[in-house]
Amino acid sequence: MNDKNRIFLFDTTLRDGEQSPGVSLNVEEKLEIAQQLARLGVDVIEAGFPIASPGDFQAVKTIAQTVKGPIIAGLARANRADIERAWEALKYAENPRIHTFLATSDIHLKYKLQKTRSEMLAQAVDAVKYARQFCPDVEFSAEDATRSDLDFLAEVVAAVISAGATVVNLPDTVGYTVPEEFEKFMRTIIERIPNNEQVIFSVHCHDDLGLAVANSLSGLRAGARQVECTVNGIGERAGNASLEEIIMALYTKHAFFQKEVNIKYNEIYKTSRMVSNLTGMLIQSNKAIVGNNAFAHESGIHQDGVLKERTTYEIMSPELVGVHKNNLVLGKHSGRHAFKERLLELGYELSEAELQKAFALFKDLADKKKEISDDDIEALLKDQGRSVPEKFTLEYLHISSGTNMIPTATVRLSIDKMPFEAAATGSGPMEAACHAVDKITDIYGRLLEYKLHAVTGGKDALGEVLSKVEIGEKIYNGRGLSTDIIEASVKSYVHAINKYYYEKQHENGS
Ligand SMILES: CC(=O)SCCNC(=O)CCNC(=O)[C@H](O)C(C)(C)COP(=O)(O)OP(=O)(O)OC[C@H]1O[C@@H](n2cnc3c(N)ncnc32)[C@H](O)[C@@H]1OP(=O)(O)O
Ligand SMILES: CC(C)C(=O)C(=O)O
Repeated sequence: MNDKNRIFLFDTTLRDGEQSPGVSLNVEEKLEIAQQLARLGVDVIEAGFPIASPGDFQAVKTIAQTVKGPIIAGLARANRADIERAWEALKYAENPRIHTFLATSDIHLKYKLQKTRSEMLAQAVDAVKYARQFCPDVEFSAEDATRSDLDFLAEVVAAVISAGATVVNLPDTVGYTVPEEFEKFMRTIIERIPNNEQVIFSVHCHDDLGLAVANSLSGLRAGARQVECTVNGIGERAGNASLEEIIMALYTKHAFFQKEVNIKYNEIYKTSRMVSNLTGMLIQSNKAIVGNNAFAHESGIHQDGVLKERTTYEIMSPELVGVHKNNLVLGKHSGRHAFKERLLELGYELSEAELQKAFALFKDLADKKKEISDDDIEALLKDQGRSVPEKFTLEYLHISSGTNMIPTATVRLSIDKMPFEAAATGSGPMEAACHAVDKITDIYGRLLEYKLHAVTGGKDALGEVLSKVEIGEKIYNGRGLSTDIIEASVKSYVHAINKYYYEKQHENGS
């Protein structure tokens, strides 16, 4: 492989992706995603912004200690306290990287930083030099690069390289550029830097105009060798460039781009679902590569074409990205062998104990539902793999509700295997059930947001409920799954309560 054409994938799902409004991941969830990103084969995992909170510090540290293979990066503003905190968390990594940034545009300098250009330049150089005292790999990002004065930006880039930056990132922070313009911009800066091969140029594009992926690809054509992106394109405001779209554009249009990435393509779908599940950010059905409709054909002429020759209407094969084509029908009469076989095909290798548990859940579901699809199985596994231990488990739920009556819920939870029951009323069945849960747990949550969708098709579909529950000053994402939507809703509420409880136990060191 010609090394100049090797593209480094910098995944920032755990940092910029977590900046999506309403998303907050705990340490275990971040670690689970980081491990999956390592399996996918990304080159760099930006694990967080260590000075942002004790939780983010702990997440970066845990990932640095645990995840082997990719470079582990942490973000730091261009000041010594941020850099020291980042290093404290990153120093355990096999390959650590400090990522420091400072804005270069006049708008940011004047209004946000209230600094002159020369003060900015000196601060950037100082930050990079300071970071290099700790870490051999230092990335500098010129925030809002695309709205910066080109001559000044080139001066900053040259100065931070002389100060020791190994990677220089030129972000389109507010998603303002368009592909041709961005390609020219990147080319101009790269060409102005003497010995530009000594450093890796990087792009980081936001999706405010829906152009993040197109702009990132243009940046790569101009000579950038690192691309920063997130799974499902999540991130601040309209999000970042989507990792899976970039990967598949480079793969499908290889003859055009002639760039190489080192990725396990068949891990893409699983990674996408995991991130959606843990962040609570649903994937729109028509989302490229990973949406439910991405490989579905609805109209007769298309179906006819695909049946005769798949490539008439498919430019990628679903199997390549890990979307499995379902042939073997699993249902209530299926046994462990068929179930295990399907799990392996879906990329899940479970221990014997996990398999037993998953099989029991599968049989329960098969009693309620005629056919079990791959989506059902994935949903069951996600449900089983709840990221925190279950202190409270929903055992029984009875709702009485209707026109002209006060909705009432009776709930039984098991706490350490002991049953506890309570009844409560509310303005609706869900509120009544939540009040009953609160009475039992003595934890009082406020349901802020609530999304229901069918994970699988048909009248007996599995419903997935993703909820955001405010407890104290924090918001917890909950997830629940059932063929009964009220049960799924209450499960998601209990899941959020479990997360809160787990966090409190950890804070108290018990
Ligand atoms: C483009 C991006 O995505 S950048 C990353 C954005 N991500 C985040 O902000 C998430 C995490 N952030 C946080 O938790 C908090 O903002 C913290 C902990 C970093 C800082 O919190 P606070 O100290 O309370 O400051 P606050 O966020 O209100 O303001 C930011 C301060 O940093 C300064 N600042 C902003 N960017 C930089 C930078 N790159 N280098 C140095 N200082 C910076 C601002 O000028 C402001 O300084 P001031 O207090 O002297 O006016
Ligand atoms: C910190 C930088 C890379 C950033 O997130 C942005 O500019 O959008």
